[in-house]
Amino acid sequence: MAADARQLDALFETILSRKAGDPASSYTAKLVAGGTPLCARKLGEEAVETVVAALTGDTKGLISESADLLFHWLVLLAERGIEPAAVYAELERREGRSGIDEKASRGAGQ
Ligand SMILES: N=c1c2ncn([C@@H]3O[C@H](COP(=O)(O)OP(=O)(O)OP(=O)(O)O)[C@@H](O)[C@H]3O)c2ncn1[C@@H]1O[C@H](COP(=O)(O)O)[C@@H](O)[C@H]1O
Repeated sequence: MAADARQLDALFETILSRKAGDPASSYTAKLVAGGTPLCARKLGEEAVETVVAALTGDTKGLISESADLLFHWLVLLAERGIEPAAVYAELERREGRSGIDEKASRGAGQ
């Protein structure tokens, strides 16, 4: 399979197959054993590392940290029992609606 967006679904299936595994041999299982607090904290750390790579102009780092970010995002979804398809459906629901218009409809400021 070529490396494309389907990689996310394949990785999510791998994560589901590992989440109840041995935390000593599976990083996924180790994260899930730590519950939502650990999964969420690690996702936050990867988000910050992604932002730092972007702001320092580290293109290779931005790609690598983005992969870490997506992996940890999928682990958090798996830990919370949410399928990525639920997020895809939400994105589809928003398709074609500008964020500027959406914000204005909520009466939100800048
Ligand atoms: N895609 C990934 C993936 N991306 C990043 N990581 C791990 O995420 C961690 C990144 O966290 P940090 O940078 O904070 O590293 P760290 O400081 O060493 O981590 P901590 O000690 O703080 O936990 C590293 O240990 C990476 O190896 C991943 N670990 C696993 N996968 C995939 O998940 C599959 C299952 O992995 P296991 O559950 O370990 O079998 C693997 O085959 C891969 O396909």
